[in-house]
Amino acid sequence: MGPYRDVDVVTVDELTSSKEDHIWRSKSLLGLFSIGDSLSHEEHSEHSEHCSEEDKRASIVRESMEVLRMNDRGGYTVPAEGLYPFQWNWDSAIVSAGWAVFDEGRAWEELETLFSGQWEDGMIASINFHQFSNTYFPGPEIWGTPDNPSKTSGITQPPVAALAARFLFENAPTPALARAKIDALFPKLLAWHRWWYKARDPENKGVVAILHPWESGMDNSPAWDETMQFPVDDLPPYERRDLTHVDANMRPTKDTYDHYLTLLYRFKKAHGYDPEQLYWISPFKVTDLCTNSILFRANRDLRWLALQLGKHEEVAEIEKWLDNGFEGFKSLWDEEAGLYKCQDQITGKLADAGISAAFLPLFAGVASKEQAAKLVKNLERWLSKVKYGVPSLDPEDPRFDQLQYWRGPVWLIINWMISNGLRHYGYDDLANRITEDSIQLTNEAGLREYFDPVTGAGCGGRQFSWTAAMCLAWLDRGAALEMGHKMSGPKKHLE
Ligand SMILES: O=C(O)[C@@H](CO)O[C@H]1O[C@H](CO)[C@@H](O)[C@H](O)[C@H]1O
Repeated sequence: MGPYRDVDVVTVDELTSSKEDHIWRSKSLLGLFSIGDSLSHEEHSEHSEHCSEEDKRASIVRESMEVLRMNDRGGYTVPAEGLYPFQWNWDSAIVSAGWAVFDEGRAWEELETLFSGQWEDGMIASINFHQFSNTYFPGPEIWGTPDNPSKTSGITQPPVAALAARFLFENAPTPALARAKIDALFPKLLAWHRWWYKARDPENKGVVAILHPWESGMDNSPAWDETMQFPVDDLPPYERRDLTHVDANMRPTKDTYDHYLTLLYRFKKAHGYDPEQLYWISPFKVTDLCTNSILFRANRDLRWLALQLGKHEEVAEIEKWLDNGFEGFKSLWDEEAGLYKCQDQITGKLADAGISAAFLPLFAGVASKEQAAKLVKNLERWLSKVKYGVPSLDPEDPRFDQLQYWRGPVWLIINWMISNGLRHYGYDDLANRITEDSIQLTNEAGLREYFDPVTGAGCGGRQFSWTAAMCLAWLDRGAALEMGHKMSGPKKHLE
């Protein structure tokens, strides 16, 4: 038993709701995406003074469903037409929860297709290349992973899949189908989590390393500014495609891309993406808060699934990861700043930037009540400086840029995770502020990739799948279920 199980940690005494899942289960029985985070449809009706707001949300729900259908490429969903034409890892896991609200079979299929690209060693790559497209760089021809042609990228992304699998399983209108699906998926999820520890924590720190900023999903974060100072290699000439879809002032610079590609080519050329070597040779090796918080939370959900399936040995294995993870997180706490920080594993230094992932240990359930109180103080300060939360960087950081990728703007998926975490720790008012901001942003700017925290303007890609999924599974879950119900006839109501 890890010491955190009987000390003053919110996960233990406040998230407990059932005997079999006594440690890790979340407060609500509804599962992750809906844990008291959204006002139900009825609450919306009661609280909404303006009918037009309700009509607006109904049209956003319709549009969200249309966006998922439009971005559906047959078994998987692209994040956005043109800009991201393949299957991305954490996008797809989040998107499966959106599908689940109105098409149960399609939701499972999203995860199955994602896992169809699983490497022999267990890794799920950041991108699956199912069909040819020349609208994105770097594509399969550049990655050149051992498969020929390259079926996936050679690196990974935050492990959201177990969270999504639990959500689908726990809220399944057809339990028998869900049981069959989860029986098949569980060993694959477990293999991926095992891969994380074997490939990315061979030194038993309890927390895992990422070896490329793309692995964090927060690619251009100032948290990587110092760790990306390594010299770039001579690179073959290349042509970026992102700038044909999105303004250059919203995207990473050429210098940043040179660093991204230096890592890619080093991983490919010298080591054929062999994870056992990559960990030791990468000039970029960071303990990322986003990845580790999601992994910790995903381990809780994987443990819950293991309990449902009666897999007791696996439960013990996962609990060990949780125990070690709890210890590992301690090295990421900056007491003076009252924030969690990413850590350079090469120098041991904590990153100087306060980023939105600093609040994700609340989502993981790994912060103590005292740490949570300090995080909340910081978050309140951040929110007092912008109109819409949560900015991806402390607005008082001189590097704050309201439009630049992961250097200021708001992402809905991060808002969901932060508000979900806040609720677990009893900060409902603050969670409501974030939910309300997210509703306003989508009301005003639609289903954009991300949003300007100062003006509320939409940025990056349009008709973006994970933003649509967040409306369906989080912000408008009640209305979406009702609409889905009308479309497909009676099925078990999830709330
Ligand atoms: O910018 C890019 O080319 C890719 C690189 O993986 O990254 C962005 O788009 C992905 C697809 O939506 C997201 O998964 C990432 O979080 C986001 O940063």
